[in-house]
Amino acid sequence: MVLLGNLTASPAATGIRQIRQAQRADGPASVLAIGTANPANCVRQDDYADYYFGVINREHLTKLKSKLHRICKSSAINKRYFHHTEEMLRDHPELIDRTLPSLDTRMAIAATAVPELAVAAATKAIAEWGRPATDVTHLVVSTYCGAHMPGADLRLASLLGLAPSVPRTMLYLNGCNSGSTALRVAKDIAENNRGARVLVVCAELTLILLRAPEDEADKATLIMQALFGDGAGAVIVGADANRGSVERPIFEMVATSQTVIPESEHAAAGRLSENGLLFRPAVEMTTLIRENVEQCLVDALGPLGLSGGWNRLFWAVHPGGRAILDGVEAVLRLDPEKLAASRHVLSEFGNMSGPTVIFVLDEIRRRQGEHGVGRDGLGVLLGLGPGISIETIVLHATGNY
Ligand SMILES: CC(=O)CC(=O)SCCNC(=O)CCNC(=O)[C@H](O)C(C)(C)COP(=O)(O)OP(=O)(O)OC[C@H]1O[C@@H](n2cnc3c(N)ncnc32)[C@H](O)[C@@H]1OP(=O)(O)O
Repeated sequence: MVLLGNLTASPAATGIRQIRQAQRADGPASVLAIGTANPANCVRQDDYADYYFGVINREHLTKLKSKLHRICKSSAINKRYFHHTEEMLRDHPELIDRTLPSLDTRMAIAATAVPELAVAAATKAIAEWGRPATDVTHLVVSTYCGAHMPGADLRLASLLGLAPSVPRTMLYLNGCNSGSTALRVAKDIAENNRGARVLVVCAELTLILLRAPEDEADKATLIMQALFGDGAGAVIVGADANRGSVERPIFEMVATSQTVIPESEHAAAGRLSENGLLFRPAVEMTTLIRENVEQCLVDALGPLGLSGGWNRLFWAVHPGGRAILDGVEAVLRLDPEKLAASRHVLSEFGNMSGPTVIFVLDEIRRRQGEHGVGRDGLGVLLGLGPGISIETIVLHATGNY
């Protein structure tokens, strides 16, 4: 303590404080640009039960097929995009046959397909940002599709022509809240490194989860196959955009939080296996979120003076499934237009896990604040993921859509 006391008062300590101050940004981090991408193979949800039971060669499981058809009909999803094609599944029967190991095949496909999809989204974000890719100072990449060393981050950096000295952060298996997690990490990097411009990319392929049901009773596998789709979302995050420069802050990132619903670890759990990623959302997940989300929001946003009166805010809620959005809307007593962007993304792309909230942010700004953004422009990005984790990012829409 004596040492610390002396150091605090010393010229060296003053110098260190000045260095630290000079290293940090003045303003809050902001979303400066957004890009999204999907693979080419588009399957309409009305056709999905026929498509799926055809490619897995299980046409004889007629009861299960009509259940999937019913689930698809009530999913509020219109279409989804996939990297895998019927031809790929014909060439790799191990991807759907549970008796054959398939992790190597999935990893080999992911090693090139994930960075390529990530590049497509990142290129759009960089074009909107208006500065060259070589001005990116930090990279944060997230995926559940792959576990490579080095990872998709290095391949992406190389494809974009980023400098070898750009620090990279690779997040694996963060599940559906990986979009909010990656944005939270980017905010901290941007605010702690003056002039930082962080490229965040979340890219997911359902190839890692694709499989046939175990038996006639395996509803959990059907739910996964019915809801999840492929996509990538990219965001440029940076603080202190220069006035008069090409940069336009779209959403200021005001505050972040993450918490866990007590005793919910079993409800959204997964692990990598010889058959790819085994993830089973429990039936009670929807109820757990419904019963706990408001208290979690009061705890996170109350200290900021933002709790209650939820319709004052705009909402970018992770559309994990139609029932999850219905539950959040009901319990927060939200006007229907508040979740219109989340419902639109669910309808057009399905649940793409981490990238989905980036698509929702993109949709909110596409609507130019017409629906759901109140006069003071404050809103909440709500990430939901394994844990069950509830993650918030308070945003301020600047009007620069
Ligand atoms: C939190 C995270 O980690 C992030 C994520 O995003 S993970 C994915 C989270 N999403 C979900 O869990 C989906 C939430 N559920 C839904 O949106 C809706 O249930 C649905 C659209 C899938 C289907 O809705 P629905 O057709 O109106 O009726 P619903 O009764 O709920 O389900 C239909 C059937 O599937 C079953 N089912 C629903 N969820 C299930 C689950 N997680 N596991 C196993 N079975 C399930 C139901 O028991 C029901 O079976 P029966 O027909 O035999 O009674």
